[in-house]
Amino acid sequence: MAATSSRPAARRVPFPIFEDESKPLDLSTLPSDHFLAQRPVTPPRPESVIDEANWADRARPDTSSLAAADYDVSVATGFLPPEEPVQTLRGVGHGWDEVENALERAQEEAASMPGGGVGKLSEGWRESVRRLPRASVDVLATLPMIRRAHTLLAHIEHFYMHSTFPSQTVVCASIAAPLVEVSDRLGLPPILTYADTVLWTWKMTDKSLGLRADNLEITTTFTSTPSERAFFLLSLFCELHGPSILRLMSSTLDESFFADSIALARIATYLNSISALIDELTALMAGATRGPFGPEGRERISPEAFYWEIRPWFNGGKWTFEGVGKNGEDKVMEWGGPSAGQSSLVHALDVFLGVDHAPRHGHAQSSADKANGHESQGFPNTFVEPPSPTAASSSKPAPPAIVVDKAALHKAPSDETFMQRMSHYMPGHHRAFLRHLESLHHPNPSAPNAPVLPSLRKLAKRHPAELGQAYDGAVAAMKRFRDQHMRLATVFIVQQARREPARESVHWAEWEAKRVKKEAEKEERRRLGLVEGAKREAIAGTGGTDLVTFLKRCRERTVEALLQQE
Ligand code: HEM
Repeated sequence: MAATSSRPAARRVPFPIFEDESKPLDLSTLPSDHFLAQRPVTPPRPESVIDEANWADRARPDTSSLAAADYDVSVATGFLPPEEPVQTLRGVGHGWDEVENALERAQEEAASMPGGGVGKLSEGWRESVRRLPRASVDVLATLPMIRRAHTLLAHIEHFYMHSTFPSQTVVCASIAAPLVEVSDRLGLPPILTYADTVLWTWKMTDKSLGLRADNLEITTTFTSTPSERAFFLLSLFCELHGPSILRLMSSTLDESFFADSIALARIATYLNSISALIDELTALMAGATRGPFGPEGRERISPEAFYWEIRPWFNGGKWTFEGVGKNGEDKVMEWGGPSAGQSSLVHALDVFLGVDHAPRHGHAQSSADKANGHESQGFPNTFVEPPSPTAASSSKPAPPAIVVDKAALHKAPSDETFMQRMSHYMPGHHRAFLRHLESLHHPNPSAPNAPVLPSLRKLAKRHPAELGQAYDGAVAAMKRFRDQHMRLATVFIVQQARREPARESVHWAEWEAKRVKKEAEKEERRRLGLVEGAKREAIAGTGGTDLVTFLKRCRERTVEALLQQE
């Protein structure tokens, strides 16, 4: 029954809702000044863009501090771009055709080798990469083209670095220079990210059918295998839930301004719908854990192939980027490889529900600090490493200084700050979106008299009868999501790490050496009469985390958000 009251008309914010989501969004039907119709835009830098109807317009009355912001989040496509990504820079000239050719050759070599090709690409291919003409970033006229450039260069970078075993350590100038330049424009690090492997790497099989799970293909991969495509499709299918989730989040924020009985009832309904959508993500992951998943069960990721043949291509590392320093010096940076931990969708849900991954104590920043914009931008403070004392005191000329990117040195990561660090691997707009989402619940320094929106968790605490169950229901759905995600990580990583790789894999010799060493140690302990303990080696995640401890911690933090502790 429709509720009636003297309540003011709902503050409807400029958040277009498309009636029929199954139809593709026809941009030509939108008014020319509509924020979606304006894409693709040509922002030379992310900050310079756009009059998108931004989150602030929707969620708080005062938007003065955010008037120029564009979070690149669409109600039609969520964190996916509103149009099919640019698939190739062939035809652009200025060096890009050669770069596309280099990627294609690497893919052909890798596909022709048993074991996915890691560590086995030819020196001829590497030499051809080093000789590539420097592709010009200035000729890339649109944002989607700049994104393609990042995806393209980051794939070649990883092909190049892992083309030998052990991996290369120097990203050659022909790749490093344009990659650092496009990364800078996108607010991304110069490494393969979730955006390159999922958000910007799909196409529609039939354009007339629009964006839906049974109509999507992954276009750029390392191994050209169905397993690799299925691995990325799994995340892409999750992202397809983004628009519905974001719309419900937006409506919830609208209603929480009123917080009257109608608003609370609506919020409870929205939260129930969000729970159901999170459960759909969980169901997708459950399918992939068991085997076939996706439309008509067409997709399947082979755990062995994923772990030994596909995943090694993703590894990041501490690499020297040739000639990218201010004065053309080399620069050392360390970055982790791509992970769905970089998905803004999951972070947005955490922020919205008040799941707090921040360190509980110690030196890290408070979330209030972050919300007030006191957080570092996450982009590199660099310093020049002085020549070593021996070199300085000797009569020989000092070697050229190397710029070390200190902020990017992500070694020995603390799992407590992983979620924060992952945000640095998101496109700049999405990172800004998440910051803004957090900041809604803190005073806006540039508009001190503007009302501050209560966080959803606070609201639920204040109105337990109306919201308690629905709020806890959504948090419990996030916990189920993380339970299932842990199973996925167990099947695809933990179990595989304990199994022997194929003999033709470059990993076999290392694995065998480790096994022999462990046997010898075991034997020695037995000889000394020491009791055999159940000692298990910690297994690292793609981002270098001790993954089981880390994933458990994320789940614990989720449970902590429940109002009624389980
Ligand atoms: C076979 C599929 C998957 C595997 C093997 C996997 C594995 C992992 C691993 C090892 C981590 C630890 C962080 C790291 O070192 O990267 C992680 C984190 C994470 N993954 Fe996945 N993942 C998979 C699919 C997904 C999907 C489909 C999503 C949803 C979009 C997802 C979301 C996350 C999130 C949000 C984190 C951060 C930790 C958390 O929030 O609980 N993963 N994943």
